[in-house]
Amino acid sequence: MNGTRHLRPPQVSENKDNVCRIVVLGSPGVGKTALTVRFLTKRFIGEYCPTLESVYRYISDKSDDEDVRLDILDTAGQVSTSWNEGYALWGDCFVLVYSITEYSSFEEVHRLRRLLESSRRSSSMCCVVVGNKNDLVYERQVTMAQGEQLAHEVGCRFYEVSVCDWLQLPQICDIFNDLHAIWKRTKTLKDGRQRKSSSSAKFKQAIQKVISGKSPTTKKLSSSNSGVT
Ligand SMILES: Nc1nc2c(ncn2[C@@H]2O[C@H](COP(=O)(O)OP(=O)(O)OP(=O)(O)O)[C@@H](O)[C@H]2O)c(=O)[nH]1
Repeated sequence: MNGTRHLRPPQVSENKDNVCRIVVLGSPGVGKTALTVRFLTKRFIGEYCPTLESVYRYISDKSDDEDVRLDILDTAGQVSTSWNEGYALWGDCFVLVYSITEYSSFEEVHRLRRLLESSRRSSSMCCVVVGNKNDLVYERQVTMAQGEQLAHEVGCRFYEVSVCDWLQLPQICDIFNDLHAIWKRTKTLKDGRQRKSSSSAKFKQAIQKVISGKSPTTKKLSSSNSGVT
């Protein structure tokens, strides 16, 4: 996806229906801002001020086959000690980031997943697990197999990346694009089910009216029938 990046806060009044909201969560310093900025601007900027909280709007180019609109919320690192239920309720999808050089950040992903589940009162949600900083192989504390196992337990996709490695940019874009694709699929299914259930409810109501003889259609039908006989 060769999208244009719009680093501006989303307009609250805009129709949310076609915007996928992604929340990036993880311990302080695991690279949440670096990951978000890499996807949005394709650049890696070495140092960032510790994030308080920022929302970025991404809109794909019009020339793209698919219109992709994302609101990405880059959270502050200390989220699980001061958990904000709003993150869980605001987001459609979640990126759970840890650093492969910090085992405690890996454990934090478990905690965050549990917090998300209890806030959303559901164990099924659209998320991915991302192990970052895989350029720092000599400082590795979390193996790739452990990351894969965690993602398997959580029931989501797993990515191990280095945000600072330019060559891994396609994988970083995949993280957000895959989430958007899963969200879109789920939404289409949900919308379809809603349409189906509302049309089947209408059908049942119509049948009920026909049976009880209250329907104008019934009257019309019976009057035309009587004309024939
Ligand atoms: N070696 C290496 N350093 C990285 C990588 N990604 C991010 N960093 C560095 O890790 C540090 C923290 O990155 P941030 O993006 O600020 O981390 P954060 O999770 O947003 O931090 P908070 O905003 O404090 O929660 C910075 O010095 C980055 O340059 C990576 O893939 N490899």
